Amino acid sequence: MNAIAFTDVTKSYGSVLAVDGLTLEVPAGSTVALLGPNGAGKSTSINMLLGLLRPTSGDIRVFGETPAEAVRHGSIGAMLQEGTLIPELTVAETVEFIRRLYPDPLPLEEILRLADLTDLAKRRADKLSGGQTQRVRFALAVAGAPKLLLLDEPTAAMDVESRRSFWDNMRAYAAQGRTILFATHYLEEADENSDRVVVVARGRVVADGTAAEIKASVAGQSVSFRLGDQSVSGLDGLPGITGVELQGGRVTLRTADADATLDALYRKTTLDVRDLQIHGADLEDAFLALTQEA
Ligand SMILES: Nc1ncnc2c1ncn2[C@@H]1O[C@H](COP(=O)(O)OP(=O)(O)OP(=O)(O)O)[C@@H](O)[C@H]1O
Repeated sequence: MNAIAFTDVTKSYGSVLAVDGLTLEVPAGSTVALLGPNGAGKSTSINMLLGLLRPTSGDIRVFGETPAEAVRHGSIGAMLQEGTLIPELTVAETVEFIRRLYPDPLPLEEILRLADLTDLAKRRADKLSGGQTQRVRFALAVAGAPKLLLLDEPTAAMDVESRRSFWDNMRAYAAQGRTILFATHYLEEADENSDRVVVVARGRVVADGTAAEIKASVAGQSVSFRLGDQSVSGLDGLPGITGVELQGGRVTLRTADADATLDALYRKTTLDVRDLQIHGADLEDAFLALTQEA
């Protein structure tokens, strides 16, 4: 069963095409990162899944239902980029207020534990730090025990320590067979916390797979070295080369075949190559290559 199915979905805001022919299926039980630069269409896609925005064309299903039906049945929980709390209520009162709106919510104690809020249960909402407020917003998103949890850049206001515990909590929730879709521009978060990364740019999917597959899809490696005051001309003719950069006396050759490039570099040129380093492509290289091509 698919938790999410977008079929050829577009969304325009006037002349801005925010989502451009998005087709995406997410099987129930998986954790998917929607990774993309600013303006890629991530929030628009999440807001359409929640029924807050209507697609201009195409179809969206959540567990086979329309988004509005899925929301009505309590199937979706969401943590969006904005959302304020009621200042006078304590954390426990806030969570209790929201959980009562759902047909089959989690027990209050479990929600507080899942969001690391047990010790803050009696604290008023207006006395919370930014990171603590985010934890309450996570608690509200899981309160109804939703089968699908949508998180739109959930760690944007968090420090390193809060981020780590946030993702631990998210994984604990996912481990109970739930489906999670989260939007992020942090490559590391996508890599570490999802089973699948969908890279979007300008409203389209430009790559889809595990983080390892996405890294492998981008031309392999780079070879870099220092080159005194010699010229770099001709290096782009070496075998395997996909790009040549020169920065601060250091040359970086991007290559699809580092062995062939190195062999030719030593045998076919008379360059005085020093301090040679070889790097594998990382997710950041892949992300930049994919989103710039789009
Ligand atoms: N209400 C709106 N009216 C007009 N244009 C909009 C509106 N909301 C979003 N857009 C535009 O649609 C495109 C996609 O925006 P969206 O917020 O979905 O991207 P995003 O991937 O979530 O970006 P970010 O990472 O910055 O949150 C952008 O070009 C944005 O400027």
